Amino acid sequence: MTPPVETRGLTKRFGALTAVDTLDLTVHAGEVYGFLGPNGAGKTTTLRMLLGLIRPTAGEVRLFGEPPGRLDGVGALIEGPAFYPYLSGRDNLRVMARHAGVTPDRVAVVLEQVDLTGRARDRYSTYSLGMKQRLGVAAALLKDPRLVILDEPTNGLDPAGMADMRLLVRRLGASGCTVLLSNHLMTEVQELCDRVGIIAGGRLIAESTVAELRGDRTLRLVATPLDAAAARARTLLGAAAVRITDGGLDLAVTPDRAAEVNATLVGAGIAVSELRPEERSLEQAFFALTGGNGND
Ligand SMILES: Nc1ncnc2c1ncn2[C@@H]1O[C@H](COP(=O)(O)OP(=O)(O)OP(=O)(O)O)[C@@H](O)[C@H]1O
Repeated sequence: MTPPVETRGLTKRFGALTAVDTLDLTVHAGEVYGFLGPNGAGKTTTLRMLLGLIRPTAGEVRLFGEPPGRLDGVGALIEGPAFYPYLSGRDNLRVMARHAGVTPDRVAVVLEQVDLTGRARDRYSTYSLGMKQRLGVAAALLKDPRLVILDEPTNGLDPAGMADMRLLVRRLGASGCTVLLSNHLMTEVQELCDRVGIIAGGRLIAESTVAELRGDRTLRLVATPLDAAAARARTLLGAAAVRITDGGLDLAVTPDRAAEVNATLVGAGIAVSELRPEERSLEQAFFALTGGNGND
């Protein structure tokens, strides 16, 4: 099946700066794909090339096998759309529907999809930032797209606004729509996305499922004295598997070794106050991949 998004060798240079560097991305049908990277990593530039808003210096983009700009089946929220502040949300969408050649009955459908039916008659200028963002998504959905591209949809939102946007993205994904969203917040991506592409300095450094990136579960240990515990753990598990962080030890071994670790330390007169399985966060995975060149 032709993937909704595929880029090969995608590159964009601005003068001497290579903003996007030979990027090979693949987004599969029906997935919520997170495009993750710190500010300035090249996310927006990539999304703009996907949409045909700017031309690549080299490489190519295919959306459902076609060059960008040829398809009706793609909706996007990138650099917030221009709405009329004095018009209601609904009237703004009506104007857009007319321009897009979409039947007016789509307006009520998309308002419902983004949970704005109750506020549809209110002026755009009275909307919260979260509502404005959701109206932007509604505009992207007018043409009933198969692929939705959202650039930092939760950026600047308060926790409630973020939660609403997450719900909306999840619902889109559940409805079978393919969603590609960019974000610099790893916790957001971790919660929302099936797969992620991690970009840093314009280069794709990993593309995988969130579960694969996070890897196997590990062990977290708190013990006194910590140095002695670290020394014993290194002897037992190997030096590379033991890391001292935040007043405890991260042990890069599977949780089935907990009893053995506990017995060894207690046998050496070390007081173990905490020993539990831990999942690596996407953030830890990201730092491991980028060598600490990470999130802001
Ligand atoms: N039109 C342009 N002219 C020159 N440089 C640009 C242009 N657009 C982007 N850049 C540069 O390209 C790099 C990547 O920018 P981009 O906006 O794609 O990053 P980003 O990952 O989306 O970051 P952010 O989350 O801050 O938007 C940055 O160094 C940026 O300054």
